[in-house]
Amino acid sequence: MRDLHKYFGKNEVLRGIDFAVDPGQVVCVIGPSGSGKSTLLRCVNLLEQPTSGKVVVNGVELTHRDVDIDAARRGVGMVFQQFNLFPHMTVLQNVMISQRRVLKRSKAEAERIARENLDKVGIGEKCDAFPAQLSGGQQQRVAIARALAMSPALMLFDEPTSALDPELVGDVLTVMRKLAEEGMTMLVVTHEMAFARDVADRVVFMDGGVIVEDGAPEQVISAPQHERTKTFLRRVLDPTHTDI
Ligand SMILES: Nc1ncnc2c1ncn2[C@@H]1O[C@H](COP(=O)(O)OP(=O)(O)OP(=O)(O)O)[C@@H](O)[C@H]1O
Repeated sequence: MRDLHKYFGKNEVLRGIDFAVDPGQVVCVIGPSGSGKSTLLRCVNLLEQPTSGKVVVNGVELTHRDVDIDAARRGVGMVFQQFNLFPHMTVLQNVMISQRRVLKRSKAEAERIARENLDKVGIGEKCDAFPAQLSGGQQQRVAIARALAMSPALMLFDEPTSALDPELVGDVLTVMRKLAEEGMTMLVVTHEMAFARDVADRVVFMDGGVIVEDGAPEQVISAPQHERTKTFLRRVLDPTHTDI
């Protein structure tokens, strides 16, 4: 993205964001609440329309007025904090529906790809369950399988473990770690510092709608240069602070 600005009314939430994710890279975005992390992620697939600036995904400028947004979005999978599964559909149906409607895959092919991805996230035996019968961690893994089934070139994760009970966080992070190892390009907004430190190729620290620091995890997390990054990290790495 190039010189991206986003206003909500008079509130300038993104103030000139410049950054790129290379194919195969895992980039984690960290920062305090309200710093613009989710808005940044949502601008990547135009769930939010940037006020100005350019978003380029897979060589296609999504912000260009002649671009077919729906077609361009197909290459970008998104996983939300709140799973967003259809409650009245089984797990298998949830993972098949967009493949059928958007990609026009045959029923047999959509089912094969759904089962393959559900197996991959370790939940193949739950195909016939409804979301309410699953734990939050299992629901989130279904949401990941659903996004993967669309064969995306880029996966966006918006605080994928924030709504989970602590004991379920590890299962979801393990799946994400596996995807990273397989070479999936990933942009992840997270408060999970251990994940960012161990898995990310780059960590981006945002504050007040700007990128304050962008570099390798050992640089940004272990040896931050900016006072704002240091203050934030002191807070998140100290469990007695909860105001993030
Ligand atoms: N749809 C919206 N309409 C108006 N203001 C919004 C909207 N979405 C976000 N904002 C505002 O934009 C700012 C940045 O929000 P954003 O959700 O991007 O931050 P964040 O860093 O992801 O925070 P958190 O970690 O709490 O999710 C906040 O001040 C928020 O209130």
